[in-house]
Amino acid sequence: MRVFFIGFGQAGGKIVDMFIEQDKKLGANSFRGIAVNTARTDLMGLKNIELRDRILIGQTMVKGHGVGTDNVTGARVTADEIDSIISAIDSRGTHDVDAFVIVAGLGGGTGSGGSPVLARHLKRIYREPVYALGIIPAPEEGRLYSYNAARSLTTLVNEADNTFIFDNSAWKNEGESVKTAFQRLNNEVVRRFGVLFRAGEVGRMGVGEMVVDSSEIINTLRGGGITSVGYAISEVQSKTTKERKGFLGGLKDKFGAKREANEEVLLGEDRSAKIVALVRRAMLGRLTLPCDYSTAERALVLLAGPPDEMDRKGVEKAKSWVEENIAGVEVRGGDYPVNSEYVAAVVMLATVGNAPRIKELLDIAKETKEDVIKSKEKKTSMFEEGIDPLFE
Ligand SMILES: Nc1nc2c(ncn2[C@@H]2O[C@H](COP(=O)(O)OP(=O)(O)OP(=O)(O)O)[C@@H](O)[C@H]2O)c(=O)[nH]1
Repeated sequence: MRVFFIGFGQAGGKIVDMFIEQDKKLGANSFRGIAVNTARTDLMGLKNIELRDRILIGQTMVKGHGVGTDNVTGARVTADEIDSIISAIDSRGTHDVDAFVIVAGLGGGTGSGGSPVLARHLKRIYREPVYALGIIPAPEEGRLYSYNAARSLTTLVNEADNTFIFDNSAWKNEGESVKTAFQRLNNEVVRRFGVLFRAGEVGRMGVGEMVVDSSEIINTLRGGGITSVGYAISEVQSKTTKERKGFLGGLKDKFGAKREANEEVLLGEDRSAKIVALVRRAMLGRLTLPCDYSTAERALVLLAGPPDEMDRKGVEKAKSWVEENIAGVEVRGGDYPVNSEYVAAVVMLATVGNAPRIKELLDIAKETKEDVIKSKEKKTSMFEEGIDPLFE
């Protein structure tokens, strides 16, 4: 799938920068990306997005200093400067793009407010689907972040064709602060969505046994709403293992991630059963948004790994297992070969009906709104009565 990423705000910019880094390393050329921000320093910190593709907006209003977690200003600035954002996207070339993906932290100001505005305009202008990948804040970040995220998400689900969610609080470790976890969390995001969004692209290793075309991803996402993604990997144990480097394993090595406890060694025989087990682990393990998977309306099962580890029967069985476990009956799937020491399974659970974290976020937002109204009513001032100001 050819994806045009727009990283909006600080989190969005950093994550898109990593998608582009991954793409460059693989020599894949599947991803294109720009970063949009109201803060100059955030844009300067990027490494892989070309300078001309880093778009600073809102200069007259916030002078390059960001919108300070005010997403209403983020939305306003974006609406005011939508033409320059669209022309930057156009100048990068869109004729061969399969989808747009806007990436943003929904708890802040710029990305949170700007993403729904951009989604609306992209949808108006282009025929290709527009997705969002929204990072939701951990409750410990404070009520303002949850309130922002709830407002942004409520708007996004009506503007974007589908919204993938990554929940910071589900991914940070016990006792770890969200901020120190960012690099690791971003790596988790890019690993999962990199495998998913690269599906259907013909790599150096040729095409898969059961090719997943970008239209299968698009059809799976057609119902809108929010989507969660599961992921699991298995190390390949074969004589050629040592010679394999690259995509899945390479990324893992690069970020020095420890081998996950539940990884298993895939031994050539009984591949089909092992693929089913891998897909089960992907769906039953930690999802990007923890949710009740049985409420998903559609799903996509994707396997990526060395060609001799792929197995048509295994993919079929895994699809049936997923179908038995979700609400809907539409389950698509397939595989694609990559040069790697790992086999990766991705399960995309589309249009999820029940996710406790989203409910919690919306509840916090409702309470916050009520409290803001109450505190405005209660507000007292020492300078209310008696003396008239010089002018009104
Ligand atoms: N996963 C992840 N989350 C991040 C990262 N940076 C910020 N966040 C989260 O994103 C939210 C804040 O969004 P930012 O992207 O920093 O804000 P912004 O869009 O730049 O908006 P302003 O700074 O207010 O102008 C918070 O909930 C943070 O926890 C990151 O690198 N990775």
